[in-house]
Amino acid sequence: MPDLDMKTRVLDGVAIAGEIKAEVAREVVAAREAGYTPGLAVVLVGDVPASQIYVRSKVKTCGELGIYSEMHTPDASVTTEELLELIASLNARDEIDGILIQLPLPKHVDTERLLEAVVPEKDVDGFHPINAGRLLSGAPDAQVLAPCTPAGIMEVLRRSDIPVSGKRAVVIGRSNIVGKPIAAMLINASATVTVCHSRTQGLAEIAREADILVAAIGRAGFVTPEMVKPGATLIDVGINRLTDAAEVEKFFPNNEARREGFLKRGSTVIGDIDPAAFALSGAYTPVPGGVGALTIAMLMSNTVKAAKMRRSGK
Ligand SMILES: Nc1nc2c(c(=O)[nH]1)N[C@@H](CN(C=O)c1ccc(C(=O)N[C@@H](CCC(=O)O)C(=O)O)cc1)CN2
Repeated sequence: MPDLDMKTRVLDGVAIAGEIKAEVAREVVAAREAGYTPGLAVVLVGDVPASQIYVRSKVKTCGELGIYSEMHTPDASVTTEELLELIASLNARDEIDGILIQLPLPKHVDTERLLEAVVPEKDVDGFHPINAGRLLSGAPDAQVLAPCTPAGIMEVLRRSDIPVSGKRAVVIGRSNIVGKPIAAMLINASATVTVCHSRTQGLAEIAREADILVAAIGRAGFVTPEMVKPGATLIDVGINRLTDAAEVEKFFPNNEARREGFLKRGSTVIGDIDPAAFALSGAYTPVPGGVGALTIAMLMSNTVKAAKMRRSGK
């Protein structure tokens, strides 16, 4: 029987990101006192509007925290070879501690080759196979550059005192950016983890076993109330844009604020979890304002970590 008196906690990603950024700012002060300024190079290819927004936000946050940053914005027609030359030059510069290649890249660019061209010690996105391998092998946190969104999820759980050890976690989604790394992190934190995806049979039944359910499948409202164990922690990684008024009404019935926002902007954002499922949960990350907010904070944290690790030879 569900506990009808159970209170649902909203896990405020913006507040947690604020705490992390304040900690990073203090570390930057310490780095400067020690004689160096952590530096991030951001590579943005072409003119994808969402990527432009994310990159602008990354550069702005660097400025706020005292991290040096520079942007490289080759045209969408750039070749893989030209990008490899750019990465090689950034790899070689001492004042650059982190290199970030904003994804997605244009179709003609060889994304794998580029991600592997970043030297692992400057791979602040944690996408290089060496860093993925370190994460998988359970190397200590302080020695791993881990992908930012999953690292942010672990911070949300830790800072919200949500126990992970011994719990059942289900991850829906198997991307290299979120699904696989968050599964590895949850295993490293001693959870029992199941990874589901679009071909999983009996997904609802598996999801209902989860104490911690991570939805990262990229489908609006995919996780319905029937898939949720009452009291579970729901982590919503999806960012999907609804542009159809009927869909907005379906997912946000009688929600005046959503309706108004939708009419003003012509769209509204929803995660991979149907908001109706949140009421059943013990705690959940909202969209927007949940996990997404952590991505940039963890990038800042990784940049300072990379700067420290490189200088200490780790
Ligand atoms: N090189 C990388 N590319 C991409 C990454 C990444 O981590 N590294 N992740 C995403 C995009 N991304 C950062 O780059 C990112 C996504 C979402 C947010 C965020 O703050 N989301 C808000 C909602 C925003 C909205 O309303 O659209 C939230 O969830 O509250 C920040 C960064 C793909 N590419």
